[in-house]
Amino acid sequence: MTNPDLAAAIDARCRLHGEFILRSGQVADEYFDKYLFEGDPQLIRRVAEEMQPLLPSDADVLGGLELGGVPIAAVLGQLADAPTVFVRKKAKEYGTRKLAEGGPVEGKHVVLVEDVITTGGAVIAAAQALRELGARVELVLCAIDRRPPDATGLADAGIEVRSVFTRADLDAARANAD
Ligand SMILES: O=P(O)(O)OC[C@H]1O[C@H](OP(=O)(O)OP(=O)(O)O)[C@H](O)[C@@H]1O
Ligand SMILES: O=C(O)c1cc(=O)[nH]c(=O)[nH]1
Repeated sequence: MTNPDLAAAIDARCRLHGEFILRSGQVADEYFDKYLFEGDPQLIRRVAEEMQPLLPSDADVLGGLELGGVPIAAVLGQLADAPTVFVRKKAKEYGTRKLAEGGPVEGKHVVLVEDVITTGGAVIAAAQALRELGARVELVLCAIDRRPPDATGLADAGIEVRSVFTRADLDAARANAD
């Protein structure tokens, strides 16, 4: 497991219990509120430090996904000295009308940065949009991968996932804490 102390800290801070409607429409009895670690300067830095070795050397640009992927991408971009763009769910309909803010993506190897992956739907949508803009997108780095072990959607879309924590990592951290 990646850094059990950090897993325990993230789990203790972010795992909420209740009834939650997820982005995908699924209903879950647990929710990882990423903003509770992203707002903590020490925790977000520690997560980004764990993510840095997962970043391939041929990445041109980090692409932080609105909203929760953006702060992680910004911190990782600082640590790795990597140019970073901020990928909206939908391009603005005024101003520059951009989907990806912060620099060009055409012809670039864009590595996505996401907070939580449940079905991969948000990542696939962002990857498709960036590909339409001419980017090469084949990898997402995420803080928490809570997909079921048999999920294939991202692989089917040609996207590899490298996560700091899987759901199993956080479950193990929780079990150790009990
Ligand atoms: O893998 P999926 O099934 O797509 O679910 C995970 C997505 O859902 C959340 O997005 P949401 O739009 O709720 O969050 P945010 O704007 O607060 O980041 C989360 O940040 C991921 O982007
Ligand atoms: O699937 C989601 O929408 C989701 C799950 C989760 O645990 N945390 C989150 O921010 N979003």
